[in-house]
Amino acid sequence: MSSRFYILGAGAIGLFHAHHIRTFLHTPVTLLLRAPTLTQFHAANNTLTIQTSDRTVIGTSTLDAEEPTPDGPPIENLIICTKAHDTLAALDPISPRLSSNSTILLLQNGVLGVYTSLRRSLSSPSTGGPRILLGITTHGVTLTERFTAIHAGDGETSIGDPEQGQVGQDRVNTFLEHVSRAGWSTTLSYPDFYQKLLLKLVVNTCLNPLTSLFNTPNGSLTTPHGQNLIHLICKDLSTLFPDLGLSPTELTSHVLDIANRTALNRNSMERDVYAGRRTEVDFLVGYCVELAREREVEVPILEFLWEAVKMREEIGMRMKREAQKLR
Ligand SMILES: NC(=O)C1=CN([C@@H]2O[C@H](COP(=O)(O)OP(=O)(O)OC[C@H]3O[C@@H](n4cnc5c(N)ncnc54)[C@H](OP(=O)(O)O)[C@@H]3O)[C@@H](O)[C@H]2O)C=CC1
Ligand SMILES: CC(C)(CO)C(=O)C(=O)O
Repeated sequence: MSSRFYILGAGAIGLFHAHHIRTFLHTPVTLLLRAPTLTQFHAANNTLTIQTSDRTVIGTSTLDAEEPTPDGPPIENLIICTKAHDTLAALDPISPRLSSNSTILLLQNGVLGVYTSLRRSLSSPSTGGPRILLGITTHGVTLTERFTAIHAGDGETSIGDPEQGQVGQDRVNTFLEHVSRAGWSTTLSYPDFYQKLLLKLVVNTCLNPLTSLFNTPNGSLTTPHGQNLIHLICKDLSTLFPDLGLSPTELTSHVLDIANRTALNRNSMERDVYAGRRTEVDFLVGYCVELAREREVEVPILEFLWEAVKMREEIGMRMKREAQKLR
């Protein structure tokens, strides 16, 4: 196996994890950057910096970088850290470089929805396609300058293998063994990892949409009305995911615990809505609604929530366009 890791989506999470790989594995890392970003990276001497919240430098890494194009060496180890809705378009130009020797790790919110759409568009492992791993990260990272990331909240990165036992397992095991040296957790069985993934989906499906609609940080949802709203959403989620074995009240307590622990945090969906950007709602609430339709389960609160956030997103994008016209 080639030891080079490619990172597609070199924003806050991509840079942070690229730095981990370079620092702990000492293997070559290539950032796949679109033309304007590649020029900026060259101007920064191909160097990224990770800092603490008080701007103390934790470390720097100097990395290779290239444009994502169809020509180039085969890509064996790929980590995708774009926003969920950008994945397919970002992957398209490099897809000829993927093969049955490739392992792709999705390190994004909404990975279950991304995984479903990638599996529809890529060949399966048994017909010469890449293997796909799913990742969860609870680190909090923001960008101050384009290649300076602030590690604002310590967390962990864990990986699950939804295709365990399929063609290419030796190669996937080598990938997992490599990234475990960066301190990422790779030992959970897929059923345990899936449980963790669903709980994260529940948290993101409650907190991110509600804070986006009300323009507040996570902690403001712990009031009685906030708790009632979370409970209503958790009733649908508990019906949709009976395998979690948690009642709506238990799910609500879990969500409130995270809301308390991240009280001051303005999550990415809330920030995206107010910056007039597209959000990841289709891969969080939308994923749940589409799964419910497939399973013929009624989830009226989730249906409402999806539409409400799409409407809020539309308003944010329109306001941004109008503000740009006035400039
Ligand atoms: N930040 C955080 O603390 C956390 C984030 N996450 C999740 O991680 C994922 C990434 O988040 P984050 O790093 O914050 O997002 P960012 O917006 O900072 O980074 C996304 C990057 O993707 C790049 N990109 C988009 N389209 C393409 C393309 N076609 N080709 C190449 N690159 C492309 C963008 O590059 P360009 O600069 O050129 O536009 C951008 O730098 C999301 O799913 C998010 O929800 C999860 C937990 C915490
Ligand atoms: C847990 C939570 C909701 C913390 O804000 C998060 O994952 C996010 O910001 O997207």
